[in-house]
Amino acid sequence: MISLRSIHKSFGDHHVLKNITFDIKPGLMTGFVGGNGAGKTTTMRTILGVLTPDSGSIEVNGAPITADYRAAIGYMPEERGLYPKMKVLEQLVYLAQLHGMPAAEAKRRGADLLERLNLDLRANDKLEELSLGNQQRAQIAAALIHDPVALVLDEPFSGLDPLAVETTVEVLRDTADAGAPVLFSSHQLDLVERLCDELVIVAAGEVRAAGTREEILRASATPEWEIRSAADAGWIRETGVDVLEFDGGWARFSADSLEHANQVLAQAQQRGTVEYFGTVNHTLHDIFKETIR
Ligand SMILES: Nc1ncnc2c1ncn2[C@@H]1O[C@H](COP(=O)(O)OP(=O)(O)OP(=O)(O)O)[C@@H](O)[C@H]1O
Repeated sequence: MISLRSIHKSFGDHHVLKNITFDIKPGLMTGFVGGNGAGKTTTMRTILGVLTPDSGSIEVNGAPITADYRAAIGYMPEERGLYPKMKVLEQLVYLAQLHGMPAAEAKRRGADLLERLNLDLRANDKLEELSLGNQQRAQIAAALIHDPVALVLDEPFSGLDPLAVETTVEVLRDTADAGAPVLFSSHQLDLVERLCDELVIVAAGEVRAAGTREEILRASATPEWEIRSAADAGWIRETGVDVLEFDGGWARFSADSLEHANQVLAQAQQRGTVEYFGTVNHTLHDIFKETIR
């Protein structure tokens, strides 16, 4: 498990990471979501040691992260960074050899990864000759070529078509299933919600929510109700609950207890027929919008 503990980082007087704390658990895919400038890339760079935090620590299974562990992480940086003029398979083999993998094994593994990522037909093309989406697949193969102990991927799905997203996810899932912690950032909440086991939502350099989808929904749940009746709902404002929105016979309100909400229901029934009464179910999208506002 990779653990980030109270990471702070400033650039000049811009405090970019404020007490970032979360875990990337082995065997799970953790999605890292947040708006532009939230601090995702900066956080990932501190994990890799590209940036040194001003304070805080990064641990692997409870001990400070080592240079050897960092070198064995599969990292896909925001700025990418393969050689445009080198052939795809050739550079995968080269990268694997830099990690100490024998050439024959590197070739085998490279060819296998390219096949799985549907890029085998372009194995002998130069990177610059590939479309952007295919270059992206090559970058993913590069992050995986050395059989990494963990994956840290900055926006790995950007620019991929839906089929490529699916094949990439399968490959990443296999890496997680083999016991590696996997962290990837994304702006696409729907994708993250579908693919991830756990999520970390970051805004303005702070972790706003972390855990499984259900844990985040539970922790962020505010006790809200909706009521719809034939009569105008304006009177609800006099019942002591907090009316968040109302329109004609419909109202959404928060109350401090179920009993209090039921008193509103009872009064509504005295005033006429109640068409609907129930709790409001927030989606992850609602929470995401709230947290990045
Ligand atoms: N080297 C740097 N020098 C100064 N400011 C920086 C540097 N790197 C990042 N920042 C600032 O830190 C903040 C967080 O940037 P970061 O790239 O980590 O955000 P992000 O969540 O990855 O955003 P995006 O989704 O847009 O890529 C931004 O305000 C950015 O301008």
